[in-house]
Amino acid sequence: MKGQAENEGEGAKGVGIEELKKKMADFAKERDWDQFHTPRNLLLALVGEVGELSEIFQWKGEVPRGLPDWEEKEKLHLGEELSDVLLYLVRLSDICGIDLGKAALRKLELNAIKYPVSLCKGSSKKLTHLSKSTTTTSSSENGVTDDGE
Ligand SMILES: Nc1ccn([C@H]2C[C@H](O)[C@@H](COP(=O)(O)OP(=O)(O)OP(=O)(O)O)O2)c(=O)n1
Repeated sequence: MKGQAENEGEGAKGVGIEELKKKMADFAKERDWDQFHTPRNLLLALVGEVGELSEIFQWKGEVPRGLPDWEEKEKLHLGEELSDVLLYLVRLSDICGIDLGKAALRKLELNAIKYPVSLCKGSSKKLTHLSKSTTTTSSSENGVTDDGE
């Protein structure tokens, strides 16, 4: 999504998933686009936007946090592509009947169990590469699937 938006610069502190979900639902309804917002179509649109997001970073090498050397217009573009990904993700979840906020909170809890601070602090290694001898419970006991990245 490019160009000037009506509420640009207004700030949107505290915007939540429910609000985005409703706005996307209204956006689709007004245009009679519900017929196109099927799970598969939305997933493909989401992946396409992830591609557009990747293009922004392509060939730049690693960039410092906060992107201090980027021009404002580049950051604006980045915000647009991040938003496209978020909006399609929110819409896909809605259409699939998944409460994304609830699912994300549950996943955070699972992540914390899978990667206990005592085992992982200072290490970015995957679960499969961490010494299991120091864990007291297995991932399957925790309800965490080992195929998850
Ligand atoms: N059938 C559609 C088409 C668009 N959108 C919304 C969700 C995204 O936020 C944005 C995507 O629009 P574009 O497909 O035009 O993609 P871009 O904005 O990235 O434009 P471009 O691909 O030309 O860079 O619009 C939508 O909900 N449903």
